[in-house]
Amino acid sequence: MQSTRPTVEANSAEPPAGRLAIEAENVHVTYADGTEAVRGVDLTVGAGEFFGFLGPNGAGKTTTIKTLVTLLDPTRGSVRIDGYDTTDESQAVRESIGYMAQETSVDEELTARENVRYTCEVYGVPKGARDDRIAELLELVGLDDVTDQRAETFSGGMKKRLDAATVLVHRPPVVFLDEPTTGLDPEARLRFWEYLQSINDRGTTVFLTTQYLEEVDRLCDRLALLQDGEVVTTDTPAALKSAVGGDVLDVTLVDAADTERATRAVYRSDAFDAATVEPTDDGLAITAENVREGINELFRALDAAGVAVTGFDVRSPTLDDVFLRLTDDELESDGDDATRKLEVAR
Ligand SMILES: Nc1ncnc2c1ncn2[C@@H]1O[C@H](COP(=O)(O)OP(=O)(O)OP(=O)(O)O)[C@@H](O)[C@H]1O
Repeated sequence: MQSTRPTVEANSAEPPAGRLAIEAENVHVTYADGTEAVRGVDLTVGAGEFFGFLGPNGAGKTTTIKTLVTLLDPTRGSVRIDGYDTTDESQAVRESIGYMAQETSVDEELTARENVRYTCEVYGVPKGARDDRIAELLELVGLDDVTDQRAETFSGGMKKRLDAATVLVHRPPVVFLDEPTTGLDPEARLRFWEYLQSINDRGTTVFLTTQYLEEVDRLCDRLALLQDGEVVTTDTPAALKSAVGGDVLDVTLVDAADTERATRAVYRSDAFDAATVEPTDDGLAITAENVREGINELFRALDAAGVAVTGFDVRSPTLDDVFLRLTDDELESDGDDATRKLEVAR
């Protein structure tokens, strides 16, 4: 059996026609110690889009977002936000954006209302408009019943929502959020997603960096996947998932230590015309066209190899599969990993 790795075509999805909120061209950022954190990033995000910026730890997400919000100048390349150049027109850019950094900027000693009021003052929101603006934003993020409680009594999720309210006080058309849901429990994350959805529904462009594939799948119109400072692909979640091709068969093994032996058995068998096999926490994920038709043959092959199976499930590809595929392709160009992969495939 031949192993094929369908590649996901890079940069195939364009932003919707109309005004662009973010235009990054060939952006490079090299830190003073020589670290090339961002290496030629191109991004175009349309006004009103919800755009996900995904990548593993250290991929360069924070460095890129800091460049987009004028906190860092690109070493090479250019960025325009809402039509303004981040280097030459940085003040106009700052007035057009809200930026929520990874660390919350909430003042714990102040109440929710005082926090938002303080930010209104900083951004010069007219005095007469402040009360309405504060009430509107605290309602938007679901903190209207705790407006007069000090932030130190809030949960992590509530502090994040308060922080998110403060970045909107000047009604910016574009907001940047750097991993806003990291560390939140599932319920708090869900609440936060609702909030993000509602600010996007108001027409605000949202640029969200995250490590959570599910988050991107649920919220984003399009996403870019960043790896080692480079954009590996840009597309809609649906297009990326369908580009994986076929369905996924998850196989759970009695002993997870058998994964490599099982992978070899799958590749050697005639179960599928073409398949990719990825290790999972408790077994294998096999992706192939007509994956159901190969199940019997697969189990015979695993049995012959002495690999015991506890269960299986056929499902549609998720973004995790896309991510595994793309990062795997990347690994394959690396000498040691290419060797390891070949050994497994043999
Ligand atoms: N001030 C700095 N000086 C030198 N190198 C840096 C600096 N900040 C970040 N880096 C390096 O640049 C690379 C990209 O880091 P960055 O924080 O942008 O990635 P990230 O994708 O946001 O990661 P994380 O998800 O962990 O926040 C990493 O190798 C990091 O160690």
